[in-house]
Amino acid sequence: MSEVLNKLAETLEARKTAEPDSSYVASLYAKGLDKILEKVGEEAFETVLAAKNVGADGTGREALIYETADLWFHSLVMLATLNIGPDEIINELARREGLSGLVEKANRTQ
Ligand SMILES: N=c1c2ncn([C@@H]3O[C@H](COP(=O)(O)OP(=O)(O)OP(=O)(O)O)[C@@H](O)[C@H]3O)c2ncn1[C@@H]1O[C@H](COP(=O)(O)O)[C@@H](O)[C@H]1O
Repeated sequence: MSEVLNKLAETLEARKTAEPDSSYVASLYAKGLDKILEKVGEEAFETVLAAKNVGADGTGREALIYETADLWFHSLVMLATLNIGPDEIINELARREGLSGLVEKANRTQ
């Protein structure tokens, strides 16, 4: 999972020097942090709505997965703007799980 997040984070870093009209992420950076935070809020709201609409028979699961991906993506853009990478969030989650050693070992073998 963190491989996908790290690859996406690399792309988000690369977009920092791209022309705003050449990419969605570059256009978000150009609009600034407030616009990015607005998008995170919007995506969080859409995710909550989608979760409320998941039925007992599993209908709506796909919509929830799609909205959660949008939320994670925009959260990564927010973090990138503030020069925080997904590895820092993963390390914090690992620390809470008592798995810090595992992450360090994985990082050493990369
Ligand atoms: N993972 C994503 C990703 N997820 C969601 N989105 C975009 O996020 C937007 C969310 O949809 P909305 O309807 O809320 O937004 P919108 O109507 O387009 O924008 P607003 O006018 O509402 O601000 C859509 O434009 C999606 O295309 C993404 N855009 C890019 N990526 C990845 O980011 C990387 C860089 O992308 P580019 O900047 O496009 O090169 C690539 O690896 C992409 O795969």
